[in-house]
Amino acid sequence: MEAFLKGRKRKLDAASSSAHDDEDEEPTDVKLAMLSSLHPDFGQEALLEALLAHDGSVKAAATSLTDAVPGPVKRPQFSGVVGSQTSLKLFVSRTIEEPTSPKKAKLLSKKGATLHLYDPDDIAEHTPCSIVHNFLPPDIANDLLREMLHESKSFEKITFKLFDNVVSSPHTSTFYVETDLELHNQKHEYFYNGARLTDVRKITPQLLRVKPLVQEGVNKEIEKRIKTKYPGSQKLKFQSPNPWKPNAAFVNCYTGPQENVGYHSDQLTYLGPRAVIGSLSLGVAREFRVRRVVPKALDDNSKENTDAEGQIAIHLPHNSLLVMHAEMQEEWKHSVAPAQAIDPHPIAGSRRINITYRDYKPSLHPKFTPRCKCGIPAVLKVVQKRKENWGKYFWMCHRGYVPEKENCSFFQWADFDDDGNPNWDEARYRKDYPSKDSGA
Ligand SMILES: O=C(O)CCC(=O)C(=O)O
Ligand SMILES: [Fe+2]
Repeated sequence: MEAFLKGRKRKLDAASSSAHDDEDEEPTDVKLAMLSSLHPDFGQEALLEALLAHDGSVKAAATSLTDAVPGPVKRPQFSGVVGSQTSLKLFVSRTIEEPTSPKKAKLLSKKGATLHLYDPDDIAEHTPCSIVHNFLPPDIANDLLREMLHESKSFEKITFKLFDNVVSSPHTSTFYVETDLELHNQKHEYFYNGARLTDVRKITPQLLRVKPLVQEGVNKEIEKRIKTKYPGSQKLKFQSPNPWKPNAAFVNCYTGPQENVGYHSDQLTYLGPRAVIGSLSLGVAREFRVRRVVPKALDDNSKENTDAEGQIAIHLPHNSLLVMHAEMQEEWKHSVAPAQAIDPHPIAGSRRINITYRDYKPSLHPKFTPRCKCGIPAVLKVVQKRKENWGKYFWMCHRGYVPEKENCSFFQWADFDDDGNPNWDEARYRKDYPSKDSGA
């Protein structure tokens, strides 16, 4: 949902230029909308493939499509959403010195190619995610699915204006919080890229019932991840040492195979650095794609390394919990690809419900975070695509990401302690927020 609110990047002052990505940082949704307006005869899947094949360049993708005939897209490997386990032996090379060390496994997924993963061990090994299949007791999953299918009848697409066209998000969504106070705050204090959310709802009985199960499941996965995958079995720098405690849920509904969400990283503005997100899938199985963002040097003008490792597709069946771990949002992008076909679900028909439980940090409430010169809370970003300053956090004007709007060029490096608490002027704290680590 919030991903789609991102628009086009505008030029910023020189001081901040090394923090920012170049023009190919346009969100995939926007690129697809542009490409679609140039080639209306092609489906979303074909346009997406063309974009991927041309390193995200709208111009190159558009040129390549000029001579192409619209029709079913030739997929490099495994088409369709639902399939069987791909053997990783086809893709993985191990070093000769340590032939059995999984840590040394290196994917051979090539730029433009898609590696499909189904097995939880493979997913944990090769992506920043872990997955738990058949996560909820079946009745609880089905009750939640029924409730969300009912709710989703009144979900809406997010729309924004791009040049002379109104473009809408390729799926519907809404946002749930737990208390009346949070509901009020979300409507009147929080901003999402300069705009207020109009549809914020109070958490439903089934969402609330499932929350503690998701909380427990995600915390188990975090512990396992730290123990088995992180250097020295220590949490990452800037990752919170506190247990993950969700207090909000974004719910997306994808009706039919074409509804999707383009490549993006989730906004860290209210979640803070190294955020963990618990993502529950219900109904039709779809494909979740991830690709690592490969940083390049300022003086490197090659177009070659933006997607050097190709993309990995994770199969998300009904009742699966995907945990996006602390390394995900800063270093990877994710999407839900349009599908050529789907297997209808007995309860959901052609629909897929996705619930991302999120842990909003009180210390990043918009009453504390910096405001840009437009007077609106700034957005928190991380240097992702530049080797210079890679991994550094910064606050910037939300308008850098809103189509057609000039931004005020506000830029400020963000300062966090090792546990991800903001280190800003004590003056910024109000009386009602006694200490910077008072809660999560
Ligand atoms: O539908 C999904 O699995 C992912 C949705 C997503 O990425 C988002 O809401 O930010
Ligand atoms: Fe996302």
